[in-house]
Amino acid sequence: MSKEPDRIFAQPLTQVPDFAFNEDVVRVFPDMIKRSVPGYPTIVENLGVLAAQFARPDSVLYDLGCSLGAVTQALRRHVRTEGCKVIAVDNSAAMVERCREYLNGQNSMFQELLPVEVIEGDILALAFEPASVVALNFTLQFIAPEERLALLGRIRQSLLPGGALILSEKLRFSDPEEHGLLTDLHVAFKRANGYSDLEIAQKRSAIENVMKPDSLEEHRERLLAAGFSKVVPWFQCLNFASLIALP
Ligand SMILES: C[S@@+](CC[C@H](N)C(=O)[O-])C[C@H]1O[C@@H](n2cnc3c(N)ncnc32)[C@H](O)[C@@H]1O
Ligand SMILES: O=C(O)C(=O)C[C@]1(C(=O)O)C=C[C@@H](O)C=C1
Repeated sequence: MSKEPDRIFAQPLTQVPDFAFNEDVVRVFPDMIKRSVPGYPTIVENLGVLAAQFARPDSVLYDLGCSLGAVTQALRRHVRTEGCKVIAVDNSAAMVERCREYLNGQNSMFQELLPVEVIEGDILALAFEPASVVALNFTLQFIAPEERLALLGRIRQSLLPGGALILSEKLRFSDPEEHGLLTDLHVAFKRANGYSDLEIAQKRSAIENVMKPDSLEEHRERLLAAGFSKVVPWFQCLNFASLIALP
């Protein structure tokens, strides 16, 4: 994986453009996401461990909004279930191109990995195959809020008995004091990871129009409305959390 440091917002910009998963972001993405999302390496590795418990023979494991394929690689490190394949999907051409290169690298280093197909496409237009694991790792927050319920409904319909959706998201909090505290602590996390106040402020204005986090209660209610029977949070670090939703 690229080790190029994220300096995208280091210089003052006269106008901060909306955040996009373009070539510039792709080059620094492993560094950016690790320094921005508290708990990211723990979530990704354990997503593989969780997936191994839910994977069913002869089914698909989806990595939706796969970026550079970190989750796909974790699925392939941990899942040994007979007849499974991974389908990784992203609508950023730059991400998909680099993701394919990284997965070819994984193929050349390890044997007996699950087969993987990387699709450049919109997850809102995807025809889902019967699936036992669906990972949405920090992707739903970039989907238009009015599209989220229908997408989760389609995922629920594709899930086999015994399978699971694993949903990781940045959270907002309805209690203003809790929201303020965890937002301040997230800023402290970014500062501790070497981001300047300017970088933090410019990144915030770049993502505020494109990334709309929900609260834990909103996630739970929407998942139940989409037909999931049970929602179990398994990880939270500051204002970032991951949930297991059972069909
Ligand atoms: C924060 S990144 C996901 C990180 C990645 N899952 C990981 O764990 O490293 C969000 C990704 O979702 C993708 N994305 C956003 N909307 C999408 C859509 N409608 N269809 C497919 N991919 C989408 C973006 O291109 C981006 O790569
Ligand atoms: O909330 C932030 O400040 C973030 O940087 C979060 C976040 C994310 O949650 O996906 C946003 C965009 C980048 O992909 C990396 C991290």
